[in-house]
Amino acid sequence: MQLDSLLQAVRPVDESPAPEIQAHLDNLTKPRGSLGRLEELALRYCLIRGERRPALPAKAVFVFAADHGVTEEGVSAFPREVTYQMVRNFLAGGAGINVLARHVGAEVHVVDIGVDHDFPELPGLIRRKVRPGTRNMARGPALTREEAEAAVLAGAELASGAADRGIGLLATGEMGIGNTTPSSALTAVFCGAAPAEVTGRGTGIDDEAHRRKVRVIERALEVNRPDPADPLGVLAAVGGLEIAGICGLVLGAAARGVPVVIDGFISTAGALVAAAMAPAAAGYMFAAHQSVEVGHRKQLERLGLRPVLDLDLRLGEGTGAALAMGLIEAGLKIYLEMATFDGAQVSPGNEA
Ligand SMILES: O=C(O)c1ccc[n+]([C@@H]2O[C@H](COP(=O)([O-])O)[C@@H](O)[C@H]2O)c1
Ligand SMILES: Cc1cc2nc[nH]c2cc1C
Repeated sequence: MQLDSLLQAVRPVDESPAPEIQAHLDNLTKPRGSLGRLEELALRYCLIRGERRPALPAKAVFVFAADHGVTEEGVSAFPREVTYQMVRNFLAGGAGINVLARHVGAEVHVVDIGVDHDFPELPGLIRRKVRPGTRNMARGPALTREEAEAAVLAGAELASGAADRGIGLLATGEMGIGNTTPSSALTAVFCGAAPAEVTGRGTGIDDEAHRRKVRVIERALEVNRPDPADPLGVLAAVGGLEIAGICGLVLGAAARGVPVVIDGFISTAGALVAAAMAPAAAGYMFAAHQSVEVGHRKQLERLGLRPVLDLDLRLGEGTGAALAMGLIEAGLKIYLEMATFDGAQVSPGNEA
């Protein structure tokens, strides 16, 4: 697959069936609109799938893991080894995402797209390493354009493979010590914000580390001078491999007409890059939740998305996305299974 053809395959969602789907929602045995955003989730799901009576979807979360050269600047509360240690935890089924994915009946796929660790072949691990972590973006480009593109295409291929297997709802997740730093840099570029406005505390850094993190991002932007009109160039300069993989998963999902649930701050940074490359991709996204990470709000505004949940989450991994998948499915069950006024012989009201 080539990036150009991938981007061209992302077509705007056809909104024309909306009145018919809305009419059915309004005919269900409830005051009009009383299931609130569950109704909106069902409507969006049907429009994205291009189906008036879609089947309940098989669901899959892709957790992209990668390391970051910028961790040598002291921007995270945790050491870099936690990235590969958490990959093992995902594969053993013991992480937050494993628990919440089981809770909603979603598959979890763990992708090594750039972890600085040599994994043997392990059951459940998808090995798509582009390189063992990025270079330090405060000193030069984090990735070459070729590396960034390879990671985007890997993500898109995973989405396409999932679509081929009949997955009807995808979600993004990630693991990467240091990855809130490139995510803030990308947010500054694509939202036209100052680094200080969109840089938060990630895993939980103190005030001094936070000041350092803001300066590191400012330096990375000065050194690399990324141009928002060249999204692949921005991704290469100040991005990350898991962020690129997520960007690709989103583009691949959109190209195949599969809705994709975007998790927290890092996933939304990947979604921002995807929408910069192919604006119509935003129509295929659900924003799972409002992350605690400052800067997430600006990202969602930019994408025109309203989060499904607001639970003070800041874990990542796809945890918020898994929970939101359950609600999207609940909305769809309402749409598919609830009785209509006619069918259940319930008198409709004369609502304004
Ligand atoms: O999902 C979020 O909004 C989120 C917010 C803050 C931190 N995280 C997770 O924490 C890690 C990055 O934090 P940091 O401080 O190392 O940049 C990475 O593994 C993310 O999955 C995730
Ligand atoms: C323990 C731990 C688990 C995580 N999961 C996603 N990001 C993480 C960061 C840390 C530090």
